[in-house]
Amino acid sequence: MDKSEIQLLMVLNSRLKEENEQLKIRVKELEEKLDKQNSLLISNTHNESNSRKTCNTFDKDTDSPNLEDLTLAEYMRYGRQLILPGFGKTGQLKLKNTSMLIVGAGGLGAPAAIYLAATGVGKLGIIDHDTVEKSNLQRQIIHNESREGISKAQSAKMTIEELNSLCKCVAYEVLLDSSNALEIVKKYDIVIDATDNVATRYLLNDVCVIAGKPLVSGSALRMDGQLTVYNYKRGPCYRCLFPKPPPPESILNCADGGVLGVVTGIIGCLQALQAIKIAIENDESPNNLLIFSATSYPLFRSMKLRSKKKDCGLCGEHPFITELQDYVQFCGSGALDKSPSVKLLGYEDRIEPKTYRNLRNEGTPHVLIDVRETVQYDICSLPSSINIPLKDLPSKIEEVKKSLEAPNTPVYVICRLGNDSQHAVNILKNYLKGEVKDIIGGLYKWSLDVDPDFPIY
Ligand SMILES: Nc1ncnc2c1ncn2[C@@H]1O[C@H](COP(=O)(O)OP(=O)(O)OP(=O)(O)O)[C@@H](O)[C@H]1O
Ligand SMILES: [Zn+2]
Repeated sequence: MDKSEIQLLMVLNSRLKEENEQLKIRVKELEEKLDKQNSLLISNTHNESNSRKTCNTFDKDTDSPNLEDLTLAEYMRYGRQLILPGFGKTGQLKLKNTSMLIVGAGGLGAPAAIYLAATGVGKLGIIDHDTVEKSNLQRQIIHNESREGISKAQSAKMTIEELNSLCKCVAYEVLLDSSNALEIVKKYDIVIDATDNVATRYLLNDVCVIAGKPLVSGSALRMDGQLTVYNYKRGPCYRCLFPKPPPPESILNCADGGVLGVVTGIIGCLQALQAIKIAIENDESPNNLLIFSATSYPLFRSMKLRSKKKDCGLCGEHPFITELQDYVQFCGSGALDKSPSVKLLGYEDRIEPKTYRNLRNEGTPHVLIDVRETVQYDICSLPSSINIPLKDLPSKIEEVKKSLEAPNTPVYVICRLGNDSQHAVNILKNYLKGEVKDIIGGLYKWSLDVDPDFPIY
């Protein structure tokens, strides 16, 4: 080989290298293009199906482009969990083929929905009849300030679509009740109870047993929470454990008892985790009740649940509950009875906030007792009121008597919404000589009717 031949070979070699580089770039471009087309195809199918008015079943043949394998976009997106032993590609594919129904887009449903969408559940249904309020934002992190007043189900769907367009989301802006529950629930593989009332709890339990779906149930109040799965792995249903609902007046909700956002976040995330484990069939744990308390140690405790009750009317050997019932009647209150107003007193024992304001302005001698818990009294209170929480009142009658100028000095009683104050009037009437009246609608109505600057919480 002479010198000129060697030079020619070198030139050819460097050209080949160049061409090789260009081809690599071209291949990369084509791969990226393919990737984009893939995700476009998915989000188009997704948008089309969502724009239909009626709800869709998760039609495994038509709604999703490829449920047998993962796309390049999915490998990239879910890489961090794909490499987990016990999850892997098989787990991801199972999730992609699973549909889950979240009932309630509130404190529990919000975190559950966010994580389930992010993790790649194929289809998420979200039910909520309510709209977003400012007081929800402290814990319902799927919503935001700009969504105030809009449907919670729609707001949740908007967040999910922004987070993961590969997850198909169906929003149901309805109150789930006996008339629609079975039709909706049977379209999903796993149901998540993220609601806040007993009537819906029984409804979901019954519909899940009838439709044969596992029910991942959560609850949170104040600093505590619980997690259980019903109708799963031959375990009990809710009725096996609680055949009868508690009396409505014994139930405390978040609006009255309060709740810390992180606590609902913890329980909602645990619900999401449990639903994932069911979906990927990687759940060796026995049927347990998990109890969380932010104020005790250890934070978590677990109790093994009893097994299915043979004589359970719903899931036992000879069931007699074979269809959905009227749950509002069964429980004595429904999903819409948030803080039902009690009416214990006649009008003669009550006073309107405006009339009471006039009496204050005129300087009429009287005593105002605020029967809220002290933690609430410390948030805001009316000047010159005295705080005696309702539960302490029977033991503090002497204190009340001492605060009166004369034995027949009138006493007015106030609380947050005008319920506890009526109970208090009934107690005080037995001991006092003068008139004892309840301020109708409590501090809430005071703020609406008398002083718009008085805080509502
Ligand atoms: N039967 C039902 N159908 C549809 N949505 C329901 C049903 N029951 C409860 N929900 C929804 O479940 C969610 C529960 O959320 P959460 O417990 O955080 O209470 P909230 O009603 O949003 O707030 P708050 O009690 O502070 O007013 C609510 O958004 C409520 O509208
Ligand atoms: Zn049962």
